[in-house]
Amino acid sequence: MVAGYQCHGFGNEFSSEDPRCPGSLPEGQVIHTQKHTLGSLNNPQVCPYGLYAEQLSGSAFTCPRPANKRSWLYRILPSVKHKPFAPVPCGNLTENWNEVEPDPNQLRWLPFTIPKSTEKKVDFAAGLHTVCGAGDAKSRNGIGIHMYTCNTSMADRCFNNSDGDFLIVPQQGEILITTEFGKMMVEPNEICVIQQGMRFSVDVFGETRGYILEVYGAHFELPDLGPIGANGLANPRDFLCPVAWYEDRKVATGYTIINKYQGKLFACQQDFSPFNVVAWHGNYTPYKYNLENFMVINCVAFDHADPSIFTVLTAKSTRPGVAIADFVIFPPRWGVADHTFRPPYYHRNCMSEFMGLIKGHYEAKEEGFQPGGASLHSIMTPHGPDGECFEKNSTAELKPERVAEGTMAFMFESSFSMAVTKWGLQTCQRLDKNYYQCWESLRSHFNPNWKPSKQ
Ligand SMILES: O=C(O)Cc1cc(O)ccc1O
Ligand SMILES: [Fe+2]
Repeated sequence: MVAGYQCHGFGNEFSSEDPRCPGSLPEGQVIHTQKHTLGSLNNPQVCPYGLYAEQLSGSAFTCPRPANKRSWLYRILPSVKHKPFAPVPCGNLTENWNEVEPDPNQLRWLPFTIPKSTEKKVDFAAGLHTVCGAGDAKSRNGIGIHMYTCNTSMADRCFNNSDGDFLIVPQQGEILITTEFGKMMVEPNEICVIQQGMRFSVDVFGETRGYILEVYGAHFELPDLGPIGANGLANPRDFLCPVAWYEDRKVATGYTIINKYQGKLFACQQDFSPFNVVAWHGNYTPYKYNLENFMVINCVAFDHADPSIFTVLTAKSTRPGVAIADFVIFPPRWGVADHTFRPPYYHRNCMSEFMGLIKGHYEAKEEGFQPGGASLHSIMTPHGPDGECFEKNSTAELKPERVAEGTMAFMFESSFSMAVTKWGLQTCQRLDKNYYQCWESLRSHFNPNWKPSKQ
């Protein structure tokens, strides 16, 4: 049990009541006008404490049970009570994948700049910047990859994404996320997922930066384990979700709901806090996970295993085995493979690979790839270890050794061919123009007279 988080487990059926209102969940309680106890009544004629019942659906009503997601929220006022939405500027958030010409080069970004609070106050919603993406929120198939850089808490403002799920990877600064389901503190080396339609507001405690993988039209799942067996990788019980927390707060000056809808931002006003859910139950919730809990599987004999062994979460497409996007990490582990070039191999991939670094270094590139920066190796764009890494690891003694100690690199791997935005290629001014040079020192070792060494 982790303090403040009553709910453990991935995708479970949870129930939560704010302790200030015992009995606020109608589930299974005695309805006083009747003699008997009813079962799981979701929508009573009159809810306990005079609350409104509201369902949040995360899947089509008719989805098969394993994919069916919904939660019931018992709230002081329903979400529908608000003034009309109107368009607001999107800043650097976009779903326009045609802003600039395609670029198949290996791309690498220096750490993205965080605005100084002394110069400009920027909150999470205003600090969203789209780097790359593909697909279409309207047809419910695609992804967006965003950076958030901010220095100020959201004040009487919350965000609601109608387009998809946000997998948030804090890199610098913890974030306190208030959601309709309760509060979650998420620190660097933890991740959280705020699913489609869940209202949330972000408090920060200084200069703050992180990465977001947005997926339209699918939810994140734990990957199948196949021959690994029943346990391993990210274990379901290490996923935590918040407990019900409400505020009954009038906001005479207006509370702003920001809605991302079809790739654009809209805002509306209401005169009360949207975090007015006293109790909830269901299997559609926000959740968080500490990457330290990942049970790493790695090669113990020879050769380099594909990075799919490090998949934390996957958002599946309808093609078997093909993800819209996988979230993959490169955690600290033992490297013991014999006769093997241990770092990542040289490769070209039919998937797109966006990488970020939470802390430390990345094993294939000791220099240049920095925490808070990123790289993109697009579909079939060749990449692999830099010259220095190749030389070092071709001659290294193959004793058991700790790999990636104190570091955490990750990859958003997608079957979509992603477009980079104008902000990503130009406006952010963080593109490392010299990236290609890290492979320039690779030289031919070819020896036509080579003979196998005698054993
Ligand atoms: O390109 C990368 O650095 C990511 C990666 C790591 C690895 O161990 C194997 C394949 C791969 O794409
Ligand atoms: Fe790769």
